[in-house]
Amino acid sequence: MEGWLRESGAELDGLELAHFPAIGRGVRTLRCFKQGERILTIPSGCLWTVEHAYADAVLGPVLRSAQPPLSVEDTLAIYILFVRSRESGYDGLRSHVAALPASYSSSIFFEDDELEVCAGSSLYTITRQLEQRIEEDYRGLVVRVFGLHLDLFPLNKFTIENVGYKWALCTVWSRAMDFVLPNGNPLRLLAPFADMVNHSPEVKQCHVYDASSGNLSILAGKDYEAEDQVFIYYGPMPNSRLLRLYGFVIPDNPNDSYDLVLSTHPLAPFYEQKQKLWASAGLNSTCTISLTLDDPLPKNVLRYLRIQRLDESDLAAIALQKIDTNEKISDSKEVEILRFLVESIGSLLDSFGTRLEKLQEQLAKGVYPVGGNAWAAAHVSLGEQKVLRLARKRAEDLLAAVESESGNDRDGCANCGKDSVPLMLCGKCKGIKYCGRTCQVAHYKEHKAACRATTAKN
Ligand SMILES: C[S@@+](CC[C@H](N)C(=O)[O-])C[C@H]1O[C@@H](n2cnc3c(N)ncnc32)[C@H](O)[C@@H]1O
Repeated sequence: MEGWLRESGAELDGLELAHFPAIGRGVRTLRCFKQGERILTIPSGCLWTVEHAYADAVLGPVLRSAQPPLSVEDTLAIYILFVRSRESGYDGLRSHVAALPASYSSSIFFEDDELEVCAGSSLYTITRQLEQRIEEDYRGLVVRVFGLHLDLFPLNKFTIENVGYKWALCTVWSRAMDFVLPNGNPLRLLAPFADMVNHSPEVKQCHVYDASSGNLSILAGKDYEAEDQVFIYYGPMPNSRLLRLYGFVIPDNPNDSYDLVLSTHPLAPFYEQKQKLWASAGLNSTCTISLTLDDPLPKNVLRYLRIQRLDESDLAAIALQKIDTNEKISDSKEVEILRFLVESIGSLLDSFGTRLEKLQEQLAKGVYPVGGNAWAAAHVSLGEQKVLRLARKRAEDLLAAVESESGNDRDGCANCGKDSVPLMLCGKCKGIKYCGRTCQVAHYKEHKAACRATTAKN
């Protein structure tokens, strides 16, 4: 592969492929490189792109005639499988295919018991959905492309398993680089040799595409000594995404997150008016909001739920610009929203197959072999549960603050409102009053989360 690349004008001097402990194959320097210095360049002609696949004399006409048109991902996957299947020609690209891993550890290749370790996580759900979608897509490709040109795509080589379609998709997911061209169009490409560089969060993006020459380069993301491993930055990804696309995780990943999906039924009251309000807030009627370790309960979650619960008089007040969904609409509505959040996040946490503490204990005891699939799945589950617990805590704190504000304003019993009798404070948090034991018990379910948060704070 390196011989073909050099003959084609690639600049790779000062680098070699090498094996590194724990991480596997990567790229090693043979001399020093200063931060910002160009480390390697792969010329346009050696890159895998949709444009090159379409320009191929044999494959191009088939790809162009596929209806509906193929996705970028499928085009690149078919291009790779096609080159792999050829017995002659395509020598350069075939040398790259020969250097690709024979198997991947993306979660779509996990055994059931390995995936079960992260049951309840978004990775679990997405992986199950992906497995189904990939099978459907493959069947679609057999009908739309492979089956129409069996001379080019013999089905014994264009399988789904066994270094087939799934393998080709994982090749694209784990090795493709994404750019935005000066005209705003996206570009996805695979660059032989440059795709052997591993990821480190310690360098920032240092792969660059020159739109005028069409060449791909990697710049040094830091100063390197001779014999150092070179790294690039794949992006700020949580472990669930890393494991799904790249087949590895970073323990205690600072980018861990949980994608919260919020949606509203189109038959909900005032749906169309609300849709406009969500749109003007940069949201959608169904939207996914990332809860992160730094911001476990983003403002947009509350904003979405405030809009969702607007009634006729609120909508009229919004039209007159008397209220704004950036702020709470009323104490009672905010309490309702925060209680809903505390409960729903609690249900999400309850749906995890193995609780955070148990996973931590299992990892400490070495129940899952380090670096294996189950170990990686355990880290995904840990990361998502940590984020969700922070989100629930934040919702509980906000709830306690709104309840104590409105409770202080209210003179009567928190449950029935009676104020003509002597009132007693909640024994635990002392933040709320009741006319008697019956009302306290009746109100406990509503008050539980705020009580816990206030007690913890005090
Ligand atoms: C673009 S390739 C890099 C080259 C790859 N190691 C190879 O031998 O072909 C991406 C793959 O490298 C591995 N990888 C990259 N960075 C890693 C890291 N920081 N820790 C563990 N594996 C990593 C993962 O298997 C990932 O899917």
